[in-house]
Amino acid sequence: MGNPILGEQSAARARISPFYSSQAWIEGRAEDQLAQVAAWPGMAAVAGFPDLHPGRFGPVGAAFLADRIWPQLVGPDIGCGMALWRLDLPRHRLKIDKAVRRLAVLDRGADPDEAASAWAAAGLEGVIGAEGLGSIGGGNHFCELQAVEEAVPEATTLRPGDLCLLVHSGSRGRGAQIFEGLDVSWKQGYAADSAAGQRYLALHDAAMAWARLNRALIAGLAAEALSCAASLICDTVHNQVVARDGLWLHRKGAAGADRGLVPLAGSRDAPSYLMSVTDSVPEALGSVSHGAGRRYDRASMHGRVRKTKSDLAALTRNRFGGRVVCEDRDLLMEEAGPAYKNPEAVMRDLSDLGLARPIARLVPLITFKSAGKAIAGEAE
Ligand SMILES: Nc1nc2c(ncn2[C@@H]2O[C@H](COP(=O)(O)O)[C@@H](O)[C@H]2O)c(=O)[nH]1
Ligand SMILES: [Mn+2]
Repeated sequence: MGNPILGEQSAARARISPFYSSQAWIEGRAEDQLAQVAAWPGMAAVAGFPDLHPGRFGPVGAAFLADRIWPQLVGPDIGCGMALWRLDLPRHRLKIDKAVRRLAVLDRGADPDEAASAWAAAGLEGVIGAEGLGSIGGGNHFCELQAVEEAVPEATTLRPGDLCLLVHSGSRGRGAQIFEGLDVSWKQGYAADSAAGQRYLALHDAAMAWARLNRALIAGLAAEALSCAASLICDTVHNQVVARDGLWLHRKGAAGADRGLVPLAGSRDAPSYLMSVTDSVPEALGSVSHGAGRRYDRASMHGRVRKTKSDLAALTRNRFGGRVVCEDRDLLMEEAGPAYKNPEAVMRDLSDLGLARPIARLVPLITFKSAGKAIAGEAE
């Protein structure tokens, strides 16, 4: 399938459990990748979710249980996640244009001294550095102001009209550096008790902490800019490896289903959901979708989007009367709403298959993207 990174195949293939309906938009290439990874040595089980799409090192929107650690199944953006925060700002007090101007502070990122002391408090400064903490990054990372449109009163304290922040970011250049600096034996997978495996796990855990702090600093900056307080609803990671049942569970673009709540990001032009999730379906490997998933790759979006000045200006508005702040023309096209699958269809599949139920539906009011370019591999 033309992916030089994919490892050697073994005779046996692990069980693959697809969690999507026959109507789901799933590329054949993504299913080929799923099958190929299922045949890697030591692979015990594989699950694919309705946001499944092809990735650089293997499919995205999937979970893999193996007897060893495969760093390529976590990818370079170790610890990437979605954090949902509730703001104590009522919607009627929000002035979108003013908020857009105020959120421009996100482009500068967190104060380096404050970021360094927050990182020092985490006790991991000797493992990886604090530089870059509190910045969104490129690619499909974002800080989005959302309004709750619908909520299930018995399941959440969120109410229609509440404002939230959804922050999607990861370990930025740190994760990419860790990935590039790995001992070459990673291509065959690491035994967890090997020196290389132990070193990877230590760096992975530091990158996870870095990414989580990054999301918190971004939310703090945004809340300060909007003169309100933010309280965390949930922060779920979707690129990680964790121990499970004596084996190693890799999540690539899949969130953990063991913490009760998970955001399902839609797109800048579609709703997102807060889901109540359950780890009661063993074949799902304690995992669930975290987004709608890519429908069209970045390169092909350039051919799908018209490029007149007014077409590009239209891409900075969404159908909910909201705004997209993105100075990078390429990113504006590559991340346009049609680049992603329909989140309602993804949500329906997860619900029908007993993995999650929607408890709130949120629409984007301001999607703030970095003006900068992605670090290679950062946003997969
Ligand atoms: N609410 C928004 N969701 C978005 C936006 N851009 C992308 N997305 C969704 O996020 C996930 C991220 O996927 P990952 O594999 O890179 O972690 C993606 O599947 C989209 O559904 C946005 O601007 N706003
Ligand atoms: Mn991500």
